[in-house]
Amino acid sequence: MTARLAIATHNAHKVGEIWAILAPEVPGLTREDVASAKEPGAPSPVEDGTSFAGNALIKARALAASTGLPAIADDSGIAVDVMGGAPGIFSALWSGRHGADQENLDLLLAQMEDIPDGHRAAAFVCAAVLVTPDGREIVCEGRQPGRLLRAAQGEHGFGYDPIFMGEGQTLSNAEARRGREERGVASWRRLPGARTPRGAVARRLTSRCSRDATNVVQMLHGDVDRTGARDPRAGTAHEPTANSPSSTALICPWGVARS
Ligand SMILES: O=c1nc[nH]c2c1ncn2[C@H]1C[C@H](O)[C@@H](COP(=O)(O)OP(=O)(O)OP(=O)(O)O)O1
Repeated sequence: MTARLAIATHNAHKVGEIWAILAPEVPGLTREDVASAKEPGAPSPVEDGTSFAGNALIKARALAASTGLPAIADDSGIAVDVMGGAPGIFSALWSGRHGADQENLDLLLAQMEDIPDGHRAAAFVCAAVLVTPDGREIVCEGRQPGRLLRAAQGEHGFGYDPIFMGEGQTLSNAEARRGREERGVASWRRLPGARTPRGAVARRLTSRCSRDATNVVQMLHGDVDRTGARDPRAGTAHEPTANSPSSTALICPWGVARS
């Protein structure tokens, strides 16, 4: 295997999004450098954690162990206040069939049918982790607050995007994705106050997470350096700032709020 980084997901949408955000962050990293859990022989561990972070760690640990590569994983879903945070970690199989986006969304809308608009608060929640083969583990979590719509709006995106509207937004996440896809992820990320395609989920990272993340970025840049495409940030203490590409953006690429 020639890959240098593994993305521990079977979800093609996630692979595409994570790749699109990683690429500009790690100059010289090509698609061939990145393995995913879809490759033959990759483990499919039972996701029996009780939290988003727990499940993300299960996925990343398994792939880091089997490939010997740093592995990034995400676990995500929608949490509805009036339902006590459900579907939560069960978002992908809410209707009983894993990954059946339309059935999952239809069931949730039906369950919430009688709930008035003022009580439809929900959040899109995401945990992202990076696990290195030598045992370093970085976890970050975040949420995009918003509300559940009454019917699907928009064709873009996947999962629960058509029935979720972020706070302060006038478009569902599926509608909002349209413009992002047309403009391209990289340019979209540079807009002032822009939110990333995963819906701006991660807001807080601990100081330890930021510190460790820097090391991991340097490690990846160090690998890239061997190909002659060294990034000028490599090898220096690189503190993330609100306006610069940050190490935390690499580790939690779809969710660092840049306000
Ligand atoms: O940006 C998103 N916008 C809307 N919905 C989303 C998004 N990202 C994930 N989702 C939904 C799809 C699925 O119902 C659940 C994730 O479930 P989750 O278990 O984390 O992932 P998964 O089973 O699809 O793939 P895998 O475990 O291989 O990473 O949340």
